Amino acid sequence: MKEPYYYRNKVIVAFNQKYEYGLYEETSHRIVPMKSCLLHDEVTHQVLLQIQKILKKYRVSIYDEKKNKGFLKHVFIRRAISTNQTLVVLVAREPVMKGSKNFCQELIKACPTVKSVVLNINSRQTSVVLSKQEKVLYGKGFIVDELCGLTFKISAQSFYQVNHEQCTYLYHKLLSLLDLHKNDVILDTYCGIGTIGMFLAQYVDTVIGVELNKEAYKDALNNAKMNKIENIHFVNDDASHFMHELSKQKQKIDCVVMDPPRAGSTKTFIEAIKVLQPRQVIYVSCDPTTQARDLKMFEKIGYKGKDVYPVDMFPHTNHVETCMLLQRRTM
Ligand SMILES: C[S@@+](CC[C@H](N)C(=O)[O-])C[C@H]1O[C@@H](n2cnc3c(N)ncnc32)[C@H](O)[C@@H]1O
Repeated sequence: MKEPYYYRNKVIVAFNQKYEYGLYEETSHRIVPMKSCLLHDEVTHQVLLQIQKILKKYRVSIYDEKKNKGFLKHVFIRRAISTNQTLVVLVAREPVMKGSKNFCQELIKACPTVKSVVLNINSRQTSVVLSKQEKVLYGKGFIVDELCGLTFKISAQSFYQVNHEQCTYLYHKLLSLLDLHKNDVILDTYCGIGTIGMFLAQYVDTVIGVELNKEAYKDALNNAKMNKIENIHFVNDDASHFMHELSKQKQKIDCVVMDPPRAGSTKTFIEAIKVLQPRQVIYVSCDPTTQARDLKMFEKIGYKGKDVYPVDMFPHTNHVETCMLLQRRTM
C-alpha cells in the first residue's frame, strides 16, 4: 500500500461505564480507551466521537459484563470507502432502545455519511459480537460500496474485506493467476456477498457461488441483480457439503476459488476436488497455518502449490492475507 494507514473499513469498539470507548486488551476484556487510531479513517473517528456524545447525553446504560446488566455491548462501524457511506450497528442486550429516534436523528445530523443504523440484539454472554437478531432503526440496514467496477450491497452480518485498496489488488492478483477460458465453469466457494465470483463472471461461461451465512447469501443474490450479471448462481450451503454433493453429480468444474475463514477448509471439501478435477484452484487465506495444513491434503490428491503471494491486507498488524495457485498435476 502506498499509504498503509487509515485503511480499515470495519471497527468494533466497546464502551466502559465512563463512556470511554476502545478495544479489549489482548487476552482480556479490559477496555483500552482509544483517543485516535492509525488504522481506521477520520470519518469513523468522527462517528465514534459523536456516538459517544449522544450516549452520554441520553445516559444510555452500558453493559457490565460481570453483572450481566446494562444495554449497550458494542458499537460496530462499517464504511463503504468509495461511496462514503457509513453503517452503524449498536449491539445491545435488549431488543428495545429507548430514545432510538432521537439517537438516530442526532447522529445523522452530525454525521451525514451515516446511511443506516441497526440494532443487533445479543443477549448471550459470549465473545461473539453479533447475533442473528437485528432491527433496523434508520435507513435500509445496509450500505453500498463500489469495488473493481461493481456495486455491492453490504449488510451488517455479511463479510466484507476490511481494506478496499488491498482487496482490489488481491482480486486482480487472483485473476492474473487464473488461466480462464470463455466456456469455463468456476466455483466461488466461501463467497460472502459474491465479490470474487462477480468480478470473474465477465471472463467465463458460468460462476457458482456458495456461502453459509444467509444474510451474505441474500446480499450476493441482490448484488448479482444490481450489477445485471446473469451467469452467476448462488447457493446457501456449507461449502464442504455443497462440494460433496457436486462431486456425486460429476459436474464439469474448470476452476475453483476458495476463500475460507481462519479455520481453513475441510477434508470433505478437498476430497470433492479430487473427484471434480478442476485444472486450477485459487486458495485465498487469512491464516497461513490452516492454509499450510490444507495444502498437505491438496498435495496428496495431486494438486501442487505453484505460486503464493502475500497480500498486506492488514498493515501494522501481524496478520497477512495469502493468495495461492494450485495446479492439477498432469499424469
Ligand atoms: C474470508 S470470507 C471470504 C468472503 C469473500 N470471498 C470475499 O472476498 O469477500 C469467508 C466467508 O466464508 C463464509 N463461511 C464460513 N464458513 C463457511 C462454510 N462452512 N461454508 C460456506 N461458507 C462459509 C463466511 O460467512 C464468509 O462470508
